[in-house]
Amino acid sequence: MTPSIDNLRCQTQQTSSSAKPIPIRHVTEGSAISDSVHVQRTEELLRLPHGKVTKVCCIGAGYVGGPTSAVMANKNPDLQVTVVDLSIKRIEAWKSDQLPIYEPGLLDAVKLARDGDGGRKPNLFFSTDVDTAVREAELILVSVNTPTKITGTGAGRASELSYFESAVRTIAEVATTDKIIVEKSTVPCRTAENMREILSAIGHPGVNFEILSNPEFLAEGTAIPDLMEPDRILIGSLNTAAGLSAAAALADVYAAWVPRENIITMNTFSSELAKLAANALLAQRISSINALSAVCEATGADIEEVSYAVGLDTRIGRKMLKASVGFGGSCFKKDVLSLAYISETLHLPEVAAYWRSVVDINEYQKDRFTKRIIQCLFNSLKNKKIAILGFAYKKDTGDTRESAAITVVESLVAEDAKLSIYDPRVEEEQVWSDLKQTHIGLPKMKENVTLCSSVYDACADSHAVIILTEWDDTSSGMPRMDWAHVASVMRRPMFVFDGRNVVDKSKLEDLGFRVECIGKPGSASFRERGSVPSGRKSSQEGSPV
Ligand SMILES: NC(=O)c1ccc[n+]([C@@H]2O[C@H](COP(=O)([O-])OP(=O)(O)OC[C@H]3O[C@@H](n4cnc5c(N)ncnc54)[C@H](O)[C@@H]3O)[C@@H](O)[C@H]2O)c1
Ligand SMILES: O=c1ccn([C@@H]2O[C@H](COP(=O)(O)OP(=O)(O)O[C@H]3O[C@H](CO)[C@@H](O)[C@H](O)[C@H]3O)[C@@H](O)[C@H]2O)c(=O)[nH]1
Repeated sequence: MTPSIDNLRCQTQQTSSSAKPIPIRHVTEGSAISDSVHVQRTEELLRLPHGKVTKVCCIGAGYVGGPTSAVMANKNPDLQVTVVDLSIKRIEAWKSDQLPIYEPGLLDAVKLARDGDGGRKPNLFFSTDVDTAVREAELILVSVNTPTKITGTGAGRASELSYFESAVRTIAEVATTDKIIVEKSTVPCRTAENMREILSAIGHPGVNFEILSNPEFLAEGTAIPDLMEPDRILIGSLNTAAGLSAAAALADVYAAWVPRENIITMNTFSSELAKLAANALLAQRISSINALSAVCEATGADIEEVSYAVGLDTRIGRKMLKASVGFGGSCFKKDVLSLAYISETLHLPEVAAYWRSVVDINEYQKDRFTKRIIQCLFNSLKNKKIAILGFAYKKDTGDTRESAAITVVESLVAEDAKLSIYDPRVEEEQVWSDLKQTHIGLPKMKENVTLCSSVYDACADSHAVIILTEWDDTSSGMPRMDWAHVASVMRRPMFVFDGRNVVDKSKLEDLGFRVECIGKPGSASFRERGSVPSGRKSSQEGSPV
């Protein structure tokens, strides 16, 4: 029988000790297999309704686990939240004021809950003792990494679920009381079903586990506002009394700060797939605008104007339509490829090809940008000094995972260019670690790359400046830089390749720069306009522009 919404509300009320039912905006029937398996246990579980959660354990102290737990603890002063990780270094950093990740507003959020304030008791803890935290918690958020597999079946496409499975096995092995396990990590559709099988095979007899899908939608750089005011909280559960009861318990935790109407529930598989779908659609928008940027460059149209015009259509909207050197980050490529791989395994090759093309266009965009640089610099980069401004995959984060900068740097060093990299947030160690993993290898990278602590040092004596991250929060942020000073220290002709469309092109052209932006006509007509200043050859000569 397909349960009606009212039926489900009723079940939720009966089985949850929380007073208020969770509003159910959309509920569909779970898979026949999972429901029938669960139905056999429903009666037993009905006697063990999930009450109010008092202790939460978050496995994985990364970009999701840390900020999510901090906000959850902040907003629920009576809840004890313990974040655990296998990495001692990471946990020690979370206990200090030098947090392991940079995120605006994060330190304040962590400190308030971790250290307490006035009458407020500390309720956020960080530990490497995974077993104890798991054993004590009623609700466990699994926020471990699920990167793309690098070897074996599905390498380069499928999600690597070993960290996730290992966390679930730990829970099964150490739990002696019932647990609600929450998939916070992004996982392929039907992962909950597989984990259920592991739990029932190795869990202690009499211990009940309920698995919920509760994907995270925060974006780095805006994690705190995203968590404070999420567009929606999505909870996937089985359509059983126990499943809905667990969903209600989790919803109660979020309801401390998220309006109930923004907390939606649905079946587990829909929720798992919705996360992949959201990232695929967001990435698809960027690839669409980037594909159009190539058309703009070939025709003289301006991508910013095109983006603005189409974005005014309320059906399209203006967000995620900024043309760039290509999207980066740990999620988009991984999740789109995961969706493509799932489609492939479901014998849907056309669907798989469609989603793969989103990633293909992204690779094409990075390649196109690099080729344009080489071409503009007269097809030879050998020993030319080039400034790279920005190494993070976006502003307001020190994260470099899948950053377009890594690909661009690799291609330029392959041409024997000498690069000076500046990024205000990325640690030096991280840059070398990323460059080490390229085909070029570390020795050659060390020979050709210098890391600079100031934007002006990076630009000194360079033939070209390449903007790869849209930093704008500091006085040295790219749009606010003193470009006249930069002009005074660069070689002639001076090139700026703006991979983020952040500079004022005409202002820079007035200063004598040749500017190449994404999806805009370049300064190719410069010579016709006769405005190339007969500048100096190096920083050592002449007066500032
Ligand atoms: N980064 C984001 O902005 C973002 C946003 C939404 C969703 N996600 C998803 O959330 C998940 C986590 O992403 P992240 O960026 O926080 O990853 P991360 O690599 O920053 O953090 C994961 C942490 O989990 C720890 N870990 C791994 N296995 C463990 C285990 N068995 N026990 C204890 N700790 C373990 C690792 O040591 C690491 O510190 C991924 O599935 C990702 O796709 C990420
Ligand atoms: O119009 C745009 C918007 C973004 N980007 C680039 O796209 C990448 C991703 O940006 P963004 O989505 O802002 O950051 P992420 O932190 O990767 O967040 C995405 O991935 C997360 C992990 O799954 C999801 O939770 C978020 O909802 C989703 O936005 C970055 O390189 C951006 O520079 C563009 O090129 N143009």
